[in-house]
Amino acid sequence: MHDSVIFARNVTKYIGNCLIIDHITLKIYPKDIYGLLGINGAGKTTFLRLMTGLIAPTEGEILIQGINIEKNRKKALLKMGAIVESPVFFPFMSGRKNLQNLARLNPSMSGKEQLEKVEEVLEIVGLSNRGDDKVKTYSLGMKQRLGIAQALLNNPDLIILDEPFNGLDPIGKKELRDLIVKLQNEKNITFFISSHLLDELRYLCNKFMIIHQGKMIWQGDKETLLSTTNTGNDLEEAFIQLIQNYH
Ligand SMILES: Nc1ncnc2c1ncn2[C@@H]1O[C@H](COP(=O)(O)OP(=O)(O)OP(=O)(O)O)[C@@H](O)[C@H]1O
Repeated sequence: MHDSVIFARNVTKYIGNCLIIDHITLKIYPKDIYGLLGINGAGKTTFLRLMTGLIAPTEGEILIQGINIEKNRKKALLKMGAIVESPVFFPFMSGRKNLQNLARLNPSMSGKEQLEKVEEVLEIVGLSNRGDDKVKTYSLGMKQRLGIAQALLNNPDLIILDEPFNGLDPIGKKELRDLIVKLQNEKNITFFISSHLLDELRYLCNKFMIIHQGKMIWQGDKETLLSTTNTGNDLEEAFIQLIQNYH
């Protein structure tokens, strides 16, 4: 029996001679909205690429719902949706048509089921009424939500998002936050989300890991993060303190 959605054990990644991820161990449990925090260049994207099987660890192992991602990649990724590299949609095609093409790649659904699934995910992400518009007319926030719609096509248990709030205006950020909370509540989806901006994650995540120079320097729940650093309710200050004290 596995109880964690992600179990990364002692994960290390060298690129050439550079140590980019240094022996990180992490467990993420069902329905966590887990925040991965770190300043620019800390190693967030590399860590998420490891978790999604885009690159292989030099050392250590990664289990997704108990399945080793290196040994059984296809099965491990079956119930994972991820936006680590920007989702690629055909800009001159409508959002609906883009999703229909992607849904066709799922052979376990009939043609009718695929079309129904597309309508369901468009509705969930609030794009039903713009579904027939070309993707090139979408705002960045709409493109992000279309990316999440794509991730939802396979009924994932886990969604991994790399800096999903980058470039969004305050309304787009709020819509994305609300969507993530809705998916966690209503579909029991676990999230692993990176950001270098604490403000974006503070009301969203129940747990955090902070990485710095490829090392895990803190992990735990939000309340403990605030109490250990004695910063009142100031998560930003807690984050800065932990990084400064590390040196
Ligand atoms: N393919 C690569 N070859 C060499 N160095 C790399 C490669 N990919 C990443 N790095 C280095 O690894 C470190 C971590 O990069 P990464 O992109 O994972 O950080 P990040 O926390 O996502 O940063 P940002 O917030 O700026 O996106 C950086 O110093 C980067 O230059």
